[in-house]
Amino acid sequence: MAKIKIACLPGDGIGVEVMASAKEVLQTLATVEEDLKIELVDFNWGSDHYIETGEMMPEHAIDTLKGFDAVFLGAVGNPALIPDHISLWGMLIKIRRELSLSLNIRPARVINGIQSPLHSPRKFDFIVVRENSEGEYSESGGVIHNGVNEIAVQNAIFTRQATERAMRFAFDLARKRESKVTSATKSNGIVHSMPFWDRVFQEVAKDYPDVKTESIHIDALAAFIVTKPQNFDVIVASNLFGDILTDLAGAVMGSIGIAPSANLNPDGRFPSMFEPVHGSAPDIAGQEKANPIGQIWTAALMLDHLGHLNASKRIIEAIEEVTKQGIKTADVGGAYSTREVTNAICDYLISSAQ
Ligand SMILES: NC(=O)c1ccc[n+]([C@@H]2O[C@H](COP(=O)([O-])OP(=O)(O)OC[C@H]3O[C@@H](n4cnc5c(N)ncnc54)[C@H](O)[C@@H]3O)[C@@H](O)[C@H]2O)c1
Ligand SMILES: O=C(O)C[C@@H](O)C(=O)O
Ligand SMILES: [K+]
Ligand SMILES: [Mn+2]
Repeated sequence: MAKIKIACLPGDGIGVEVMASAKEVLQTLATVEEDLKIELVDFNWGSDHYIETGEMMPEHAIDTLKGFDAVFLGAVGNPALIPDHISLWGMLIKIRRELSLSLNIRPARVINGIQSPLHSPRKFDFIVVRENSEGEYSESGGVIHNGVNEIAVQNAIFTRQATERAMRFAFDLARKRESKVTSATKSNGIVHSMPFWDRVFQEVAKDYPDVKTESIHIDALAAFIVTKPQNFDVIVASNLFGDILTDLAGAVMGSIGIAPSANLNPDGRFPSMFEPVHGSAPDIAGQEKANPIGQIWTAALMLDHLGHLNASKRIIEAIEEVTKQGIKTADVGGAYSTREVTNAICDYLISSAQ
């Protein structure tokens, strides 16, 4: 197979640390997987770049990224110095929008060796399909007047195109899995967009009579993720609902530090972007405490997307082997550093190949 070219954007905080880990894993894997050839190119964009230049990324950043097979991102945000909406909209969300990454795919399942905080979890394995281009995340609105008269307006945008696209993706995915799609709604409280969401869901479902469906209000769904995560297969959600559900799903797995995600460009016109669910975690940055598994599992999603299924499986196997051995960071009950977990995963990739 041809060499794959990956743009690496470590970003801020622990993004830099877990990116270093995942790059090592990818480079190690390339030494043991014969047909895996990877070129990793770093771009040090993010909050430091903003402080120097007033921009999160240089002017031609998006054009530069278009020349790669995939974008691999750590995390963005330095809230002590830059308001979060500036850093996120200047980089993460800008990339999502300008590369038309309209689907965000976020799996959650039991990982061998990682204890869920649930008391006696049944084996669960579900995927959240998060609409990634519109919904509650919208630039439509504004703030007017001052003082007691101040008004903030934030419009949610739901287009038929993007809503249907997320739902069809969810149904197609469910057909390859357990054939069930759950729609995250809130049509009891949100009177325009969510009844529309429900209507589109019912229409799309007609094209998939073999797939079981259910609609659950987001508040109840959040509770069910805790009480019976094993009931779910594919969950389709709007941008904000999907965002919240996937931190919850990460927590139910054991830590948001292990949750991966794939931001997909559905028509393949632009590269897709891969980043863990978690953020830059300023509370633990620079302390060797970050769990690198979210970023490393994300690398596996990226390889899978690029057609390297075997290499992808090897990463997952290495993660589960190392966690089973108890080599884990503190967030999942271990006493090991970012570096030690990374080394153990790389060592396993080498020794299992011999
Ligand atoms: N995709 C992204 O780039 C992204 C995602 C979420 C938040 N953010 C940004 O990150 C910054 C911090 O946000 P936040 O605190 O709300 O969320 P966060 O995900 O960074 O951290 C939440 C909590 O989880 C812990 N945590 C996160 N990742 C971990 C890991 N790999 N290992 C161990 N513990 C981990 C943190 O220490 C923290 O206690 C903000 O600037 C925010 O906007 C960026
Ligand atoms: O989409 C966001 O709000 C940023 C971050 O929280 C994420 O989940 O990627
Ligand atoms: K992230
Ligand atoms: Mn989030």
